[in-house]
Amino acid sequence: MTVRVGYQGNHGTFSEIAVMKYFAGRDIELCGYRSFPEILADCEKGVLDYGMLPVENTTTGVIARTYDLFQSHDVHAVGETVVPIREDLIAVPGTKIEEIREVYSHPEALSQCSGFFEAHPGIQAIAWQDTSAAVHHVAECGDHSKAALGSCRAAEYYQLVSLQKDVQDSHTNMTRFLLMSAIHEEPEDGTKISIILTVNHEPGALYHALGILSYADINVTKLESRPIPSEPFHYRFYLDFQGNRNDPFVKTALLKLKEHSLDLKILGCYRAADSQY
Ligand SMILES: O=C(O)C(=O)C[C@]1(C(=O)O)C=C[C@@H](O)C=C1
Repeated sequence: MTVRVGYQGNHGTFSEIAVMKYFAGRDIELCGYRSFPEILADCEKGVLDYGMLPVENTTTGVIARTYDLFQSHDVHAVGETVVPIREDLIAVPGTKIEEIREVYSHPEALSQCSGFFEAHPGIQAIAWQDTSAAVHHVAECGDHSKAALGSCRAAEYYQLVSLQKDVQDSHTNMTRFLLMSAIHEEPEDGTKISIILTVNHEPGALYHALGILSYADINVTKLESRPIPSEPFHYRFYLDFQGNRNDPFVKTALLKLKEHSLDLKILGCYRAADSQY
């Protein structure tokens, strides 16, 4: 059966590469979107079976826009994939680096390449909808003063050339994506759990919550705090930890966390991705 998977952008975005990596060998319909809320809304309506959303990058950290949406949408984390992000400097054939004045890309991609802009102070970084749309824009302008940062797949699709490969600051630059669905499917052999936790605003509340996980010998792999807009300077916490939801220690720890917290949303239990570069 063909599954419909939503992701940001169009042909050649890193999000599309994430979908193709996760569903390799399966029959899928690729559905490009302009924004993350539209993807999650279509998951909730059943228009999409899944949505693939970036959650963090190894160079620039959390992609907060997505995490915040997981709190307000009725969706579950059902899978994970990690994609090496290799940013090419893409331009019209014949362009020389000295001619470039403007480089277009997604804001995340631009910040992953800050060293390039420091080394080329005469080049302006311009934020664009997504990396592939930036490459498309450069192709449409057909102008040697413009280039884009994006994947080699996007360069090929729009028949442009890569003037420089691996422009990103870190040579182990990777983005982690979560596969979201309105349907709560959970693999028997899940190895990782994502939750959103709100604790009382009192001394030791977070310490106590983390103590519950520590007591159950659970390895926390990520902890992120995000502001609660309706309660200035109060925060909720996003946690990932290793484990399977059917493990009795994990079950007990989750029950205790629920008792101890103001709010606990279990995003899902899924198979952890291989994060080798
Ligand atoms: O513009 C793209 O290519 C995207 O898929 C978006 C996005 C992001 O939102 O972080 C995904 C991965 C890369 O880190 C850069 C950009």
